[in-house]
Amino acid sequence: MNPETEFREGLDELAEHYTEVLKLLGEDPEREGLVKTPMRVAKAMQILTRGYTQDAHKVLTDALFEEKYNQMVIVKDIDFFSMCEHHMLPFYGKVHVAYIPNGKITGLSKIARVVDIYSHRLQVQERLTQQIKDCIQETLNPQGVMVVIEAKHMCMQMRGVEKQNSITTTSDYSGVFNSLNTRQEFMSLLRGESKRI
Ligand SMILES: Nc1nc2c(ncn2[C@@H]2O[C@H](COP(=O)(O)OP(=O)(O)OP(=O)(O)O)[C@@H](O)[C@H]2O)c(=O)[nH]1
Ligand SMILES: [Zn+2]
Repeated sequence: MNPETEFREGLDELAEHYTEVLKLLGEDPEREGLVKTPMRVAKAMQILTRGYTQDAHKVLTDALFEEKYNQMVIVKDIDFFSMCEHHMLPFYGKVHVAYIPNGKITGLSKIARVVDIYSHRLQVQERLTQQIKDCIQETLNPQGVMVVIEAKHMCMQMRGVEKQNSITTTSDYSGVFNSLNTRQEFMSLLRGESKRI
């Protein structure tokens, strides 16, 4: 695929704005190292927000398979990067997803693709967690789904309160995960040693 075709309308205008941003930050946008920077940043920002043009529900509905498996499916340690909507700085970490099917399963990679779509938007961690959970619940109609996200926020590391090591954990769940036992099964499988494989 030609990477140039991935970019959306408004790219040139976005780059022009970044030229102004560089000036306002006290830089000289004409100097050699910065000449291409506005367009580079515009492209980077379009990539980091590409999720606005992608349909996470469709990703799952296009890959549904009937299967009589009735136990927990866990996809853990899905790496993600997103940007907080308050400062437009990255937050990043891992997403863990569990669901118990109800006649239908989906391709495992599709769960990671859903994470990718919602994380490539301006987010707060809580909403990201909820949107992933809702998308899986609404498309697969499983017996239940649970999503846990562990993340570090650069707006808390590089500026503001400047805490380098704090990790924020969020979770959301539906259906059978309302039962403490089911949540505990997920959490204990999450803590299991996956480094062995
Ligand atoms: N709940 C939640 N808060 C977030 C997330 N990402 C960033 N924040 C917080 O959003 C808040 C915005 O608060 P404000 O007081 O409006 O902004 P601020 O003055 O820049 O805040 P400080 O970061 O404390 O300097 C901060 O407390 C951030 O830590 C997130 O994903 N979820
Ligand atoms: Zn922030």
